[in-house]
Amino acid sequence: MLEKDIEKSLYSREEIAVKTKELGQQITKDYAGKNPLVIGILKGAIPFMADLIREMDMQLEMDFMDVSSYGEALVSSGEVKIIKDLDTNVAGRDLLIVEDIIDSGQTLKYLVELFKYRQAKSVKIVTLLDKPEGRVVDIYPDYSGFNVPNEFVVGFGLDYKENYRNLPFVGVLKPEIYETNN
Ligand SMILES: O=P(O)(O)OC[C@H]1O[C@H](OP(=O)(O)OP(=O)(O)O)[C@H](O)[C@@H]1O
Ligand SMILES: Nc1nc2[nH]cnc2c(=O)[nH]1
Repeated sequence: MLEKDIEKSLYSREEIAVKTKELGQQITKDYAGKNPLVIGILKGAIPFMADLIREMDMQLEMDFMDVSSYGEALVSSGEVKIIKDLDTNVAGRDLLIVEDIIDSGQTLKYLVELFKYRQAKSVKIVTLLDKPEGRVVDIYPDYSGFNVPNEFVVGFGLDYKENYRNLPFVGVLKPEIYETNN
C-alpha cells in the first residue's frame, strides 16, 4: 500500500540489516569496558536505533531527545528547537547519538555543542544515512551506514509530512506525491 508511492528503492531491508549488524559490531569493539548513554533523536532514529542496540553487545543506557528544524518542510529552517530534552545528566558520560540521517548537519552540530557544554566525557555520532552534498556546517559522523544522493528520502524512520516512517526500506517518493500535497 505504501510502496505504490515509491519511485525507487535505495536501500533494502536486508541491506540495512547487514549494515546495522556491522555497525553494532564495530561499536561493541570501540566501547569495550564503557557504559555509553545511547541517545536517539526522535522521531526518525527509532527504527534504526531499535535494531542497532540489539547488535551492541555491552552494558548501555538509552535516552531520547526530540528536536526539530524541518516541521513539514523539505529543507531545514536552520533553527533547531528542543521539543523534548533528555532525562539523563550527561556530565562525565560517553554519549552515542543515533540519527536516521545527517543532511545539512545543523541538528547534530547543535546537539554536539550542547552536550559538550553539558560536560559529556565523549560525544560520538552514528547515523544510518549520510547526505554529504546537503551539508552547510562541518560535522562528520563517527559511524555511518550509507551515503545517500542529494534527494529527499523516506522510509525506515524518515518521513514526508509524518508518513512513510514505517516503510521497511529507504526510497524516493514519486514526484506527484509532493505535487498533490503542496
Ligand atoms: O542534518 P539536518 O539537515 O539537520 O537534518 C537531519 C535531521 O532531520 C530529521 O529530523 P526532523 O527535524 O525532520 O525530525 P523527525 O526525525 O521527527 O522527522 C532527521 O531525523 C535529523 O534529525
Ligand atoms: N525524510 C527526510 N527527512 C530529512 N531530514 C533531512 N534530510 C531528510 C531527507 O532526505 N528525508
